[in-house]
Amino acid sequence: MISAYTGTQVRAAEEPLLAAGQGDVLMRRAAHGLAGAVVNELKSRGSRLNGSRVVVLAGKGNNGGDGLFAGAFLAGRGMRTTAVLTGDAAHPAGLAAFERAGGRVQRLSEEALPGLSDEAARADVVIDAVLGTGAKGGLRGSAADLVEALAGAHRRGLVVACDLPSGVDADTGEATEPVLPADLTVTFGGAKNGLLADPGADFAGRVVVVPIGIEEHLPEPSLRRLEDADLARLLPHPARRAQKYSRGVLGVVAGSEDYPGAAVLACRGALAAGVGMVRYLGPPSVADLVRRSCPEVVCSTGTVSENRVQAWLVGSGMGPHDHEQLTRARDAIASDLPVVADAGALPALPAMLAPHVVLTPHAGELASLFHRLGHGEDREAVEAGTLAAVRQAAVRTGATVLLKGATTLVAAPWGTTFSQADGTPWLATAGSGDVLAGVIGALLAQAGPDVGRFSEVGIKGDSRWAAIAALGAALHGRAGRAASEAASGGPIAAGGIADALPETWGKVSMLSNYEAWKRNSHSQPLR
Ligand SMILES: NC(=O)C1=CN([C@@H]2O[C@H](COP(=O)(O)OP(=O)(O)OC[C@H]3O[C@@H](n4cnc5c(N)ncnc54)[C@H](OP(=O)(O)O)[C@@H]3O)[C@@H](O)[C@H]2O)[C@@H](O)CC1
Ligand SMILES: [K+]
Repeated sequence: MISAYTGTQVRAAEEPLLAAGQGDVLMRRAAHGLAGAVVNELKSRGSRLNGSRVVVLAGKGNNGGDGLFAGAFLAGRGMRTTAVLTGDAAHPAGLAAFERAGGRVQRLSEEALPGLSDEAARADVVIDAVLGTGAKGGLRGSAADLVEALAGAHRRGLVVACDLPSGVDADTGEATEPVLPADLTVTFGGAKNGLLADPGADFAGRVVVVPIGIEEHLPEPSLRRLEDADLARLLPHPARRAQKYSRGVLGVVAGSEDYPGAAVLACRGALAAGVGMVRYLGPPSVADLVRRSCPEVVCSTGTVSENRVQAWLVGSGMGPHDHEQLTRARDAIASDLPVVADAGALPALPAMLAPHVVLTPHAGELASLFHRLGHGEDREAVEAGTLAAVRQAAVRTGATVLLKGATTLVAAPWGTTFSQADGTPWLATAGSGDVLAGVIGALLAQAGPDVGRFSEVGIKGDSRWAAIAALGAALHGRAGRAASEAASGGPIAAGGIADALPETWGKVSMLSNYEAWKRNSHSQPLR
């Protein structure tokens, strides 16, 4: 599990060490980790170190200090280093170390701007160490001009952000442009929220966390990301004597005369995600299509209360005039069973929900939801601050909210939040959300009652609904990526995501089988 923190949490964790006079040690560890990551990245690209050119953009605070110390380490490895000081001052010890190591120092000014931006554009490595967790707002003045010129320039070099790309808010992921997009962000002590939430994540590139000795002082993370080992532990596995009902039945209320395919794709997503059985409820013409496309699905005509299931999926492919389907959706939400409420169900929700109801809006649908709740955020505002928006939506509805995007965020009403970025941009295709709703519905039906499995990885009580939704997003994203990779990186259609899901699931669970085998490998073999 990747844990992320706010800047304030990280600074509080640094406090006891700063009070003990360990500030220099922390900074040198951070700088050493940053320089090491630059060296590793250059080596992995087959670039030589000796003689290659590094430009450190150094702000006046400790972030600039990290950059200057890292520049000193790199100069010691034979690299030609230039520090561009963007403020009226520089970290004194960092600057002294940089100069001792033979680095060249330039001060940024309006006159020097064209020459320095040209030099940075031609450098093999640019280290962005202007602003870190102590920043207020984005880049200003000549530093903003320099970064704007660099961001637009034709560069071939590596851009490495020190702690976080300057201009990205560590706590929220909001970005005040211009921001220099990094290939790699080396972050200290723990990942920052802003690196795992859009739009900050757009600028972060690959994120490497360097431990600096504050880790034992860090509190509960503010944001988490499920990784391979977590997925392997959390995916449900059928018991030896399982039967289809004990494995979980998902009721699907989706599709309409206008969008019958959404019902098919939701059912395909659910079937591919291990559910014991899918029951479909909807208009006869849609039910016909579902039967023909997925003969495994049992189509029912009754009401919600007449169909025994462990979880419901409602809303995919439904419109505001599908009254019968909307009534079923409302009944499902009132049933006290776990529900994933997608697309057409979102405008029909009661004002107050519970955390076992998982809403799956994209940014536009979330903006509409806010409007209905009397909170005027438009789509652009949601996209500019996804983390704040998803948390706000969870607080205001009482539901678990999953905000779909390049980075998918899931928030519980009390703030527990997951961030998953497992997919590919090819996932932005019609029907992809219907498959996702199917996958989450299937997982709710199977894993909902299994409180113990989640608490083993530190996810307590009702926070598991958010974890289940995050698990669904991770599987869906990985299946989409696998489908695209099978097409040599080419495009995918939504059905292809469902087709790739069982193998994706299998590969993830092999990890947990391997862990179990390792635990038991001391036992005597059978003779
Ligand atoms: N604590 C530690 O020991 C460790 C900290 N570490 C590192 O320190 C970083 C945090 O350092 P920090 O607190 O010095 O803040 P930082 O982000 O460098 O910038 C703030 C400076 O810039 C200024 N400023 C603010 N906004 C501005 C703007 N928009 N445009 C221009 N200037 C602006 C502001 O000055 P002011 O305006 O307040 O006079 C202030 O001087 C952290 O990210 C990590 O890299 C690691 O080494 C581990 C050990
Ligand atoms: K930075």
